[in-house]
Amino acid sequence: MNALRVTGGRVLRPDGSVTGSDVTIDRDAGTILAVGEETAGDEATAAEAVPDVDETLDAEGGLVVPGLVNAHTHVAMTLLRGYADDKELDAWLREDIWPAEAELTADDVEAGAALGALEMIRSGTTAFADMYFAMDRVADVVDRAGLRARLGHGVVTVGKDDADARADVKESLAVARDLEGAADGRIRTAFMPHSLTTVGEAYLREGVAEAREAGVPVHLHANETAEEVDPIVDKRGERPVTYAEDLDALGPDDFFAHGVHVDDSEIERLADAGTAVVHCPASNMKLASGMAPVQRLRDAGVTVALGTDGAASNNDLDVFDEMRDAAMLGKLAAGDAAAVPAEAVVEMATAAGAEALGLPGGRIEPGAAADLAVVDLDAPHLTPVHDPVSHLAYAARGSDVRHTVCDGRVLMRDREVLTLDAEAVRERAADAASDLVERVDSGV
Ligand SMILES: N[C@@H](CCSC[C@H]1O[C@@H](n2cnc3c(=O)[nH]cnc32)[C@H](O)[C@@H]1O)C(=O)O
Ligand SMILES: [Zn+2]
Repeated sequence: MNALRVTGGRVLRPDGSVTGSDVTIDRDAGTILAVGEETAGDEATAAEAVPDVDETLDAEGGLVVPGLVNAHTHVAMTLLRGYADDKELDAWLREDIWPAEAELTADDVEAGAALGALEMIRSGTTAFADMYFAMDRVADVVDRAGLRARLGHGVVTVGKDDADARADVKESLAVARDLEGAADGRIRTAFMPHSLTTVGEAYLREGVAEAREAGVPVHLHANETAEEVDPIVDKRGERPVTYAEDLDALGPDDFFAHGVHVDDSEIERLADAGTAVVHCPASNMKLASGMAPVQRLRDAGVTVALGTDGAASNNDLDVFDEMRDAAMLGKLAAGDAAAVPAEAVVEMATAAGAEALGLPGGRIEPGAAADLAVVDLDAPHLTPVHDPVSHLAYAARGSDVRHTVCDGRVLMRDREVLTLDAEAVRERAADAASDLVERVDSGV
């Protein structure tokens, strides 16, 4: 037995309570053995299971929380952070982002993904879903960084001829098959058509059918803007969620990003199907896409997770910001200060995120995956501590994270990331971004 113990902290339990307990981890299995005296097995097994601790993490004055889950991002877009701001989705994609992405190389994607991984580890995120291209490079980064992820190649067919469109669908399915189970099982995959309007119907139908055959879920952007919903309603006489259902893309393992413009019947369909929605409040505000009905979705029984979306529409990958934004915007959208309370956003960022992605983690309890973060609570902006859950939702930031653990491995200890060379990663990404902008500018 190779054990790690997180000592002296307070622990956020799955029921929302906070107890002063040590957390003991089986590093070989990557699971939590015990929380205080509580174990998954019987007493005897517990006593045998926990005797020698090989490594400790000091959590004194801290709160041990499940590793946060960023359930929708385009991680390599860190290279485009601050590249184009203050525009609505369609213009932003077509005028700025897609032309820049046309110049992105696989090396760039790797550099941007490493920067994103560094940022996520530093802010306590242990799992994420990524839709992008050059996904083998993103997978390499996930493997090295020690994170967990659900990865997919994003398909766009608008503006492409049939051969290119088919090749893009094929690529997404190939990535889903090839990367499934990579990084010692920490990588899972999905078929990821970009959206219901940027991928043609025939390609969607074929791709989803093959994804079903391969047993991988579907992830796409849905109901993000009114401009995206209207043409679907005009052309098909049905709303996007119904269209998705018709495409067989509304399954219990599937998860949709955004869900801003959903009506009551769509909310009901999502709930009945068990399809999760990834709420991306910062991106929705920044691109002025609208306000997702988060409280209504949750009341209907829809699993709602949180995502940052790409760093070009956020502009960071800090899930703490997303918790706060989700609570604030959820209240504003509902016209009710009691809507989307602190416990709800903490659950969305942890257990609901893991559930939406179909990945382990999201709960600190014996038997669960050892994915956790230790948040320092002794900073001035976190004093006094009347309620740690309130602080997580409203006052803490990613930079308050002191240690990050994923799959039983310490990824960050005392704010030092152990799996990546922070300075090298940062420099390489900055260089890649400036070279990229030069290529884009000289092409115009
Ligand atoms: N294979 C595709 C790549 C699609 S990846 C997923 C895409 O989603 C884009 N994206 C980023 N943020 C958003 C958003 O908020 N809504 C919709 N698309 C986004 C991102 O720029 C990227 O082009 C191609 O060849 O173009
Ligand atoms: Zn997105």
